[in-house]
Amino acid sequence: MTDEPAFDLEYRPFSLPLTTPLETASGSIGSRDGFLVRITRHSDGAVGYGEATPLPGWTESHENCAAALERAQRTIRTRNAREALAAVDEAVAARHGVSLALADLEASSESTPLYRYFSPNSLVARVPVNTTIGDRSVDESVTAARRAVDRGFGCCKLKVGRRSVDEDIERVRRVREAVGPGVELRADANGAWSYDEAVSAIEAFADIDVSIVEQPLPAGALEGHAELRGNGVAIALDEGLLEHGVDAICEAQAADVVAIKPMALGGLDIAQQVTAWIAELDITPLVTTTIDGVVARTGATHLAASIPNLPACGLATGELLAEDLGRDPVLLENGSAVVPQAKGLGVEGVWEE
Ligand SMILES: O=C(O)CCC(=O)c1ccccc1C(=O)O
Ligand SMILES: [Mg+2]
Repeated sequence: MTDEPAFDLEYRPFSLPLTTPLETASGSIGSRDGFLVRITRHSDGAVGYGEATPLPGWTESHENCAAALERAQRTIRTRNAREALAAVDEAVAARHGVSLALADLEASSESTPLYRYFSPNSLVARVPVNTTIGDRSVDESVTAARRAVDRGFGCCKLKVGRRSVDEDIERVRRVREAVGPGVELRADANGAWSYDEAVSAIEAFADIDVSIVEQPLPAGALEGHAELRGNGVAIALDEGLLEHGVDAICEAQAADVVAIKPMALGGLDIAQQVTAWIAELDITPLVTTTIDGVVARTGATHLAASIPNLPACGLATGELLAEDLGRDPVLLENGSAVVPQAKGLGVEGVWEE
């Protein structure tokens, strides 16, 4: 006798334009195109939501994501949830979508907020977040930083690396002058610099009190990043994590900080394991989105809430979108994301809208 399949999985495409394209050293992000995932349990009609939002260079392509979701759908309809997760294979964004929908469903049926499903018995009200400022002109960067600080942000992350190092130093200096000494400033070069450029940038950034520089060198460079450490600005790897994994980074002593992107790692469950391992190795994790819709963003916020003592995280990216999948359950207040305490993700009405 064969067991009746326990779940159904549906998915639909979406396209979310940004209000202004996010300019980075590795390209411009103008819209986020992905799939909303809904998993339904036949026995009681319980549902969970997930989001698969591929980003070229970070995940599988849009096309491969759709193909992986198709395989997951076929597998969950004929087999079971575990095999459906396996059927997405290497497609990290698709795996993110399927695993998030399952986790939302499970946590909701247990009447537990998602972060407590990952970290039972914890109670977390808020997680600190940074604002994300694209690589634009000095004036635009200063205006964006001022506006964020006026709205309560205590940390601004500036994208850098599209112009000369001297111009970036000047730009970051002008932002520092505008926001004053009390605001944390970070820079993210998305792998744009040569070693010598990174050395000059870091020397000046130390002076301007930039706390972290993310991915100054290309993803392949581990030794170079190791050598950049200890000069007054913490070195964070982001692309480098996907390229090398935690153990190689630790072995090469290549990072003070590692950025965790659940969409690029294949889901919150995997991101949780990676984060726990990073923290165990005395590297500081921070959680960031890939500029996702409200479902994935809220998932990343729950992940951040499940990890103690995180620095400001790159979760305030909903502000960059001109449209979203539904109402945002995560309020931003005084530089922190207020963690939803409703069951599951706490995202409502996304399938209907
Ligand atoms: O960390 C943040 O502030 C937001 C996320 C972010 O910067 C980002 C968004 C999409 C793709 C890459 C990156 C990145 O951190 O490099
Ligand atoms: Mg980065």
